[in-house]
Amino acid sequence: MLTLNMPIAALLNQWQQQGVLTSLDRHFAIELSKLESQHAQTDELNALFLLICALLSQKLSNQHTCLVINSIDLANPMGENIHGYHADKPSSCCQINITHGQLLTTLCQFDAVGSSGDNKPLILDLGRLYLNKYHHFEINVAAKLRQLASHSFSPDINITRDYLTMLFPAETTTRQQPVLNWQKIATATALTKALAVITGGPGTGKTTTVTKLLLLLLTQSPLTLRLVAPTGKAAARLSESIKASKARLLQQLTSANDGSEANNVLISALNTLPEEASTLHRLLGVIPQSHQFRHNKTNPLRLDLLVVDEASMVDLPMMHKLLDALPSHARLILLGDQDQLASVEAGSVLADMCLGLKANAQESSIDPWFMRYSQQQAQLIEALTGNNVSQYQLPSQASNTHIASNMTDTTEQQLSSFGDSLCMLRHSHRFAGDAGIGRLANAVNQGDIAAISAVWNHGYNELHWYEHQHVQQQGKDQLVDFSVSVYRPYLEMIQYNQKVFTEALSLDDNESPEQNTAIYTANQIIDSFNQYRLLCAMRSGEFGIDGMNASLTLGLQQAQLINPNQEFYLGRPIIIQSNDYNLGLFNGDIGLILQDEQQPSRLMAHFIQADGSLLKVLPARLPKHDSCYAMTVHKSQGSEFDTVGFVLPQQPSTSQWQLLTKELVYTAITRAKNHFYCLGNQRVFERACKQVTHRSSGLGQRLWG
Ligand SMILES: Nc1ncnc2c1ncn2[C@@H]1O[C@H](COP(=O)(O)OP(=O)(O)OP(=O)(O)O)[C@@H](O)[C@H]1O
Repeated sequence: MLTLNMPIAALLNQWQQQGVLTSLDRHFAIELSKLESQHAQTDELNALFLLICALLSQKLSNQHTCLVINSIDLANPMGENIHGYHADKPSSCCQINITHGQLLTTLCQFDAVGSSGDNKPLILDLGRLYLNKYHHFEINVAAKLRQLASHSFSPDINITRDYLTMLFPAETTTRQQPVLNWQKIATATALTKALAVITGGPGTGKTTTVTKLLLLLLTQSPLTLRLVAPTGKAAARLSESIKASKARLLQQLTSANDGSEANNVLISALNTLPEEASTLHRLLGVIPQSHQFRHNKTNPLRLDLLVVDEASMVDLPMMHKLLDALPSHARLILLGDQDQLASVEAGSVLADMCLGLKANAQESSIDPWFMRYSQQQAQLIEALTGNNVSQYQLPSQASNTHIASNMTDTTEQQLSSFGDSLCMLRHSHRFAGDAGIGRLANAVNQGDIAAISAVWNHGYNELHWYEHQHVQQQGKDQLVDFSVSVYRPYLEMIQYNQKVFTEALSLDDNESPEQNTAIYTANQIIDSFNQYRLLCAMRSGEFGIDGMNASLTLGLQQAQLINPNQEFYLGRPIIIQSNDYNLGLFNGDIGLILQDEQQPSRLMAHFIQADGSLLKVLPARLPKHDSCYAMTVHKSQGSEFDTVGFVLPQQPSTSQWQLLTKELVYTAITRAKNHFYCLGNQRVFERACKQVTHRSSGLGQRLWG
């Protein structure tokens, strides 16, 4: 059954030394394997069980939610030689000598392994091995999402069509073929379903669309609706986007005002549309020192409709808690970009929800995505929008029946209805069609190396490349110099304030200041700081956030913009690394050390909260934090900057290669609104773009088959 060239415990140590298992993985696997009654099994079976626990543990620490048994490489289960570019010689000391089918059967014989519904520590279901809690989350999330997706609404066709026509005036096009208005289709889709997923890349109009959608829903009946996002920064951005979108819509409706009742109804509904967004944590009600929230199944949220932006950042446990707390009558609208990095914690919920939209070869050779509407939904969309989406219609429900037969708790109707809740927006209105950032993001997203080279070689103004130099540090030095120049404005604002405060202090009570003593507000300084961010693919090393923060601190000091002679110096940017519910600070929050306006001799950490208000905290009270001239791409999700610098490692180590993925590069590029600077080398950039993240999960199959 197993070939091992040393005892399994020694192998675990070796794998830890090679970096394919972390020390935590190894300990977790050992503890997990103790759940099996060892005395009842042979040594070989015990060794197999420990090996499987180690594989599961490795998967969980890489944010997968399960171990797919069929995907285990039986000849080299731990994948010793496949992770690194500079791989060590394979040691080939571990092989499983049974088939995947036999392995599944063998696993069923372990006492610690149960099947769906069993109260066992490990659950084997759909050919996947789960920790019981992740299986429970996945089953619950799939059931709730399917239930929501199967809940339909029938808006009045004539009235809704007229409103949709007013909100989405016909677009002028020079093309022969009528162009589908995906924003209008997405709105119609969401009007008819209790679950709506509106996905698309940056600037494709998700917020614009949801604003129009909410407006239409408000014309139908009064609603208690809430807007949320996973982080404070993302919530603040959502608020800003909704405000901007409302203003544009008001202008559109006012200028098109024909005095009709419909127009007036829309304008007055627009005034009632809330703009404030909060974080998911705040919505659910944090209980200090607890993983539970105040709102849950027994104390559901008091709302009729919930909009969740940046849904790609929502992990499986959080989605489970959110869906549990959603009242049964409520609608749920998820907005996000399924191509971005998956959530920091386990799972890839949004990507799994969009899994069924992956086009097959016959459907499209250029567009990787394809809608899947039922015949009934396609007809309804056409009636409401005048857009014919029959080419995106499911050929027949029979195509899904092989899946349904594998899934006893899934009805065919639920499967087919899931695609009816989804819509993908394709056209970015943020980047002009010929703009470099949009082009580069698209090429990276497609993993199209030739297109990526063509974009870089084109010489777009908004794209800048710094090459890593092997001998000299020229590339890095150039990026540091550039970063110093773009951080200069916020630091000069701080220096100006400091001068004004000092002058004011030096005046006698009777003297009045000669010059204008107006100072820059904390909000203005933080806004200026947020124009630029240096993003790193890695945490550690010279080209990770540790190294780049150190280089930038030195560069800024040499430019006499900062004086880092103490831990909390004026102008130091801080990123919070753990939640502090009492202070109201959360992992990923970013603030600046500034003089307190009320008491300038005192330095305070200043943070802008989701509602736009300023939070001031004594530096000594800050929870775990770090400097943040440079931050990881992961932490930048949900944020956007005018200019982004992106740093790839020069010679990635074995474990670093695993983290360099297409999604990481795409997320870094799409954080930039106007300029993208990259420090790297072609080999690393291209190889990262070819590496696609795949998170093992059963959610996609439970939703789509
Ligand atoms: N149909 C449209 N025609 C012209 N401009 C549009 C259209 N839809 C959206 N826009 C513009 O594109 C920009 C981005 O729109 P919006 O903020 O709705 O996109 P988004 O997908 O929510 O972006 P983000 O990536 O920030 O989440 C806005 O300036 C908006 O005015």
